[in-house]
Amino acid sequence: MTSLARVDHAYGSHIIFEGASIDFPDRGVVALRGPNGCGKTTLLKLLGGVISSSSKEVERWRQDFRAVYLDADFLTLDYLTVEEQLSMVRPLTNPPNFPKGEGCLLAGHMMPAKVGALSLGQRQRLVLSVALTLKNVDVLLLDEPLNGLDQHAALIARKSILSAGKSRLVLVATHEDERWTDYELVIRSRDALELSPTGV
Ligand SMILES: Nc1ncnc2c1ncn2[C@@H]1O[C@H](COP(=O)(O)OP(=O)(O)OP(=O)(O)O)[C@@H](O)[C@H]1O
Repeated sequence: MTSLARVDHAYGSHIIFEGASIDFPDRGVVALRGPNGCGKTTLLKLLGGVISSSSKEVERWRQDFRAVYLDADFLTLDYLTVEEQLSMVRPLTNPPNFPKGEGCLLAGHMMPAKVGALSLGQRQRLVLSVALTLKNVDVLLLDEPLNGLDQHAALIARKSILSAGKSRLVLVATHEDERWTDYELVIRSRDALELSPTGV
């Protein structure tokens, strides 16, 4: 278990976190939950260094763990085809790099399409395919990764995320009702985040 002793963040006078302490398991998938506007995306972006933190603890944590924040725009270049995009990032990923077909996030027919022409769900599938096989990453920070996925793709995505969580920590901001992750981290207030195992 790793802990972050103090997280603070405000947008101007709007305080999002103030002296919040957070426990993380060393690996596994953690659903980050809480109502709209409580700070889920903000927390993921602070941990991923997308927004800078005034909190020394967060900066220290970032030096100890290689963390990557991902949303639907992660590493996507709209003018490339999916195939070109995947070739570009292949050296950054572990084999088997990008399996395609039944039971996989990528479908063969997506390969020649321009990234910019993908639907939200197809784009999420591309982003997840890359994200979940990235080399040398300790913590994956996924912002609503199942957003836009149909039921079948969502099942595949959950399975793939759980499998990635066997060797690293994966934090998933989500509003899904169903419990499918290893843990839940609930943002109760600006200074109270609660980690618990889901038991599933
Ligand atoms: N760049 C910004 N500038 C000012 N305020 C911001 C900024 N980004 C977010 N906020 C505000 O901070 C609060 C937390 O936003 P955040 O996006 O982290 O919430 P969230 O829990 O992810 O919400 P949701 O469930 O709706 O996705 C919100 O009130 C939001 O309006």
